[in-house]
Amino acid sequence: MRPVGSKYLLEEPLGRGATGTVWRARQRETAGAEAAVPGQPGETVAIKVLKEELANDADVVMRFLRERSVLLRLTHPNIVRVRDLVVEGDLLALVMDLVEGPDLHRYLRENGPFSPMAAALLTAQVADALASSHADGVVHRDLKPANVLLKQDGGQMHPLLTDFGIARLADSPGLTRTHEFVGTPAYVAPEGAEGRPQTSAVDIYGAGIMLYELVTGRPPFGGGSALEVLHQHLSAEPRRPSTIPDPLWTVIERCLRKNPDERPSAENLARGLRTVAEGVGVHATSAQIAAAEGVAALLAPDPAPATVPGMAGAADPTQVLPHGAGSYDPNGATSVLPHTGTGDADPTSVLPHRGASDPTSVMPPVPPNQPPSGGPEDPHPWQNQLRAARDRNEQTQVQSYLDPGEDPLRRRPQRQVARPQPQPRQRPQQRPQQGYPPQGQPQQYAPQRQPQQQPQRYAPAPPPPQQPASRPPREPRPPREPRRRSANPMKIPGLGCLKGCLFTIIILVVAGWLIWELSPLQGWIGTTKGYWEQLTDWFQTATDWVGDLSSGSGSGSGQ
Ligand SMILES: Nc1ncnc2c1ncn2[C@@H]1O[C@H](COP(=O)(O)OP(=O)(O)OP(=O)(O)O)[C@@H](O)[C@H]1O
Repeated sequence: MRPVGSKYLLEEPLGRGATGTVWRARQRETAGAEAAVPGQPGETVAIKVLKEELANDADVVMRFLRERSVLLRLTHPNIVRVRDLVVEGDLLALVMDLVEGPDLHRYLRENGPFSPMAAALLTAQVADALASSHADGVVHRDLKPANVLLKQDGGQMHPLLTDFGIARLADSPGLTRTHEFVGTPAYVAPEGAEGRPQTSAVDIYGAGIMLYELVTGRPPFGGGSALEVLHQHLSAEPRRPSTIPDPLWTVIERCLRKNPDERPSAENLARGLRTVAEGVGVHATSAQIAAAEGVAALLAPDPAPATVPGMAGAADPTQVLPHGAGSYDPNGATSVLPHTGTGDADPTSVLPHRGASDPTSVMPPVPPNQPPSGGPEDPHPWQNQLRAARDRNEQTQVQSYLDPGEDPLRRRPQRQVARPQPQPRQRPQQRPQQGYPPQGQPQQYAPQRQPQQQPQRYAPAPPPPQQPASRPPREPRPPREPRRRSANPMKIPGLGCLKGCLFTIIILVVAGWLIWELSPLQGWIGTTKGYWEQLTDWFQTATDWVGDLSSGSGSGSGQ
């Protein structure tokens, strides 16, 4: 086990994201007054150890310390609580509550799309969390299913939003100056893709994309490359699948407006989604159905959206993106297209299509000391990033164990530990499909005819479908039996046999005595002698007989 600060011990990696690795950890001792939650020794927590690139960036460290109070004070039933922040040498770590359960991305992949009602209720809780953080002036900026953890709560799913502030930490000029993109293209709002000033409305856009994905199984904008996905955010209208009922589509469409001022506030989004959920249920009254159909009236925008610090007016109009998509903003790591220096060149010319990339993949940061590619023959930084993102995602999906060589803590020789063993997981129960036909089938929206919606049930996720990409953990050696001490240390030949013979003689003598004393044997023989006396007699007779024999044979031979 590896220590983090003096208070925590890392036990087992839970997964790895673009910004760091999350570990299951144990509290060694109660944290100091600077922690939001002091915790108890022995308590289990989750610790996100930020990547070296982040920890080595002075700007990130400064921001980490500056935002300490913001992260620690964010408390809401639908937000993963940050308990402590650790800065130790070149290690930055966030200590969080441990959530036992999969993230929404994984849950969706393993269980398929949600019913409209379940998706609306789940997203309403995420919107509650956003409303609370926006009221506190904190914008998430990286809302996506992978950042929603599903906690089992009495057999029901309880969504918890995590990674608040991480996008902002990663948003360092030191990291972004190397033409990189830190973020998740599938969930980036148009203003983010363009590097324009961002507000809390980017989270509403992310919530809209997520809601779409929950009911259809995939985000609305895909493409052969991340750049293509970003361009769709800027110019394409989302296509409405026939499985999405009218009121829910109204909400999604409003969240996905290109103009951030037309998106609802988080609070209104939560209210609107609950109204929709009631209206699409089988037992919906006509009043509830009517309320759901009029949901548009509830989706008023936020009159004073929270702004992302450092974003206002950050766009540099001289750095124009392909197709006039926007400007390169070195401060907008999660939402910045690379400055290609190609003016209005075709985006496909700077990012050749190499098969289908995963639009949900995350662009990992490029180490700041890596020289930017310059030559025309060099692969564009995006190609490397896409490849790395795919590798990273594969590893995260299978919850692989870290290659020790990639572990940032591995550099410290005193922190080497035994490799942890994987925890067996139970298979999930099949989630009932709720009222709506399977995805992809045409369907009329008729809420009255829907079967009763059951609350979403959550069961632990099944084991990962494939072996970890990295080296599998070795089977532990069975403990050796302690060596037996030999009873014959000098190895005298036959000693063991002699012991056996002696033991047998003793047994026979004792058994004979018992028979002599307890059985009517004496009466049958006709003697009143004791056992030992009789034994001595027999012994004497036998000795005499042997003596006679030997003397007889001796005299015989002498004749
Ligand atoms: N508090 C927590 N409790 C339990 N597991 C967690 C916790 N936080 C994160 N995880 C798990 O750790 C894994 C990695 O999390 P992380 O946030 O680093 O990944 P990500 O969201 O995919 O990446 P990114 O850093 O790009 O947002 C995920 O599988 C997630 O389920």
